Order: sequence, then C-alpha cells, then structure tokens
Amino acid sequence: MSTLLTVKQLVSQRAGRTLFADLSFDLQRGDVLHIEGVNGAGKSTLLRALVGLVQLQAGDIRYFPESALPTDANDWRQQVLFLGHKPGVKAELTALENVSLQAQLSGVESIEPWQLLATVGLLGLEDLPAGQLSAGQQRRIALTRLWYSQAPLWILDEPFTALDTDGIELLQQRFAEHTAAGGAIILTSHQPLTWQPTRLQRLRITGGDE
Ligand SMILES: Nc1ncnc2c1ncn2[C@@H]1O[C@H](COP(=O)(O)OP(=O)(O)OP(=O)(O)O)[C@@H](O)[C@H]1O
Repeated sequence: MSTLLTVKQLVSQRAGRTLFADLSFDLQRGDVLHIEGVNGAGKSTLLRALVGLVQLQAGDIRYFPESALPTDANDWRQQVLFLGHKPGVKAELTALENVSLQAQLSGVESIEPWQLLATVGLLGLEDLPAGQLSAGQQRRIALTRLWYSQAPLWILDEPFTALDTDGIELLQQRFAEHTAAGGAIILTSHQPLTWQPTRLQRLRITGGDE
C-alpha cells in the first residue's frame, strides 16, 4: 500500500470565481507535496476539501486506493492528521494543559507532556496560560501533535507560520523523520522549504488568475 491518496479532477468555485479546476495528483509514501500560491489562491480551500471540511463542485478524492481497508470515512480519518492554519490552542489553559488536552482528544494516553514541551522548546513556560504566549510559542504547542501522531498522512496548513528559524529547522527535522518512516505530508507554505525532501512534489494553485 504505497499510494496514500489519489485526487482526480477537483474543481472549486468560491467567492464567484474558479479557484482550481481539473486538479489531480497522487501521493505515495515518503512524498512531500508543497502547495504554493498567492493569498486567496485556494490553498486552504484545497486542504480543507481533502479532509471533508469544504465541499467541492466536482472531483474524486480517494484515500488508500490500493487497499481494501480502511473502507469508510471514520477509518481514513484516523489515518490523516490535519492541522489548520490557526494554532487552535485554548487561551485560558496552560501550555501543559493544552498539550495534555490535545493528546487526550487524539486518543493518545502514553505521552509525557513535559517531554513534548521540552522537545518544542517550551520548558519553563508550561504553567503560563497559552493566551499569554507569543504566536510562535502557541504554534509550537499545536505542533506537539506531530511528535506522537501515528497517522501516515499529515495535512498541514501553513505549519511554519510565526516560527523562528530554529522552530522551522526543528519542524523540518520532524518532517524528514516522518517521511523516512514511510509517512507523507501535504503542506502549504509561502516560504520555500530549506530542507530537501527525497520525494518533493510542488503544486501551484493560481486561484484562476493565471
Ligand atoms: N468560508 C468561505 N466562504 C466563501 N469564500 C471563502 C471562504 N473561505 C475562503 N473563501 C474564499 O476562497 C478564496 C480562497 O481562500 P483560501 O483561504 O483557500 O486561500 P489561500 O490560498 O489559503 O490564501 P492565504 O495564502 O491567504 O492563506 C478566497 O477568495 C476567499 O475569499
């Protein structure tokens, strides 16, 4: 089962224009798909459509096409980790509580939240309400999920947003580990990757303007 996803002839119309049409790609284990495009081009729309949060006008999205399993929507959802462009942390909870809650909601019990905070460079800030942390620190809380996710496919909308150079480097190291272990990643980013994935695909969404 090396193909994780096939996407055929997707069409999205939004805000009175066609964002993309006839958009097709395959994603194999080990692949990184970097989706590029200007503000408003339709990158988030595409990612959200892939995980069923936005309805498209046409097209076919198929997870694990070579496998008899998983067969229903619930099964593929457990195999896909989606992180949207907002960090999605709870402002009133501490950094530590946020990490624990995220793990709990992901159905993971065997994690050590302190260890995760140390991994993403937040030790010392664990007892502060997340709302008092910087944008980059909040992003780091959200990204701790990538250190325990068992999902082979990660779909990440602007994961580098607000991260400093060290944070970007740390995240790309994690991406490299994930793809080396047979995972795949679809991500949007306005900045080029500074890491060179072994299997990189680039897809430019034009928002109908080019
Ligand atoms: N909920 C919505 N309802 C209607 N139109 C929307 C909605 N969300 C986004 N759009 C429109 O769809 C278009 C594409 O938006 P999208 O968020 O996918 O762009 P993007 O490429 O991710 O942009 P950015 O780089 O700024 O994040 C924009 O014109 C936007 O106004």
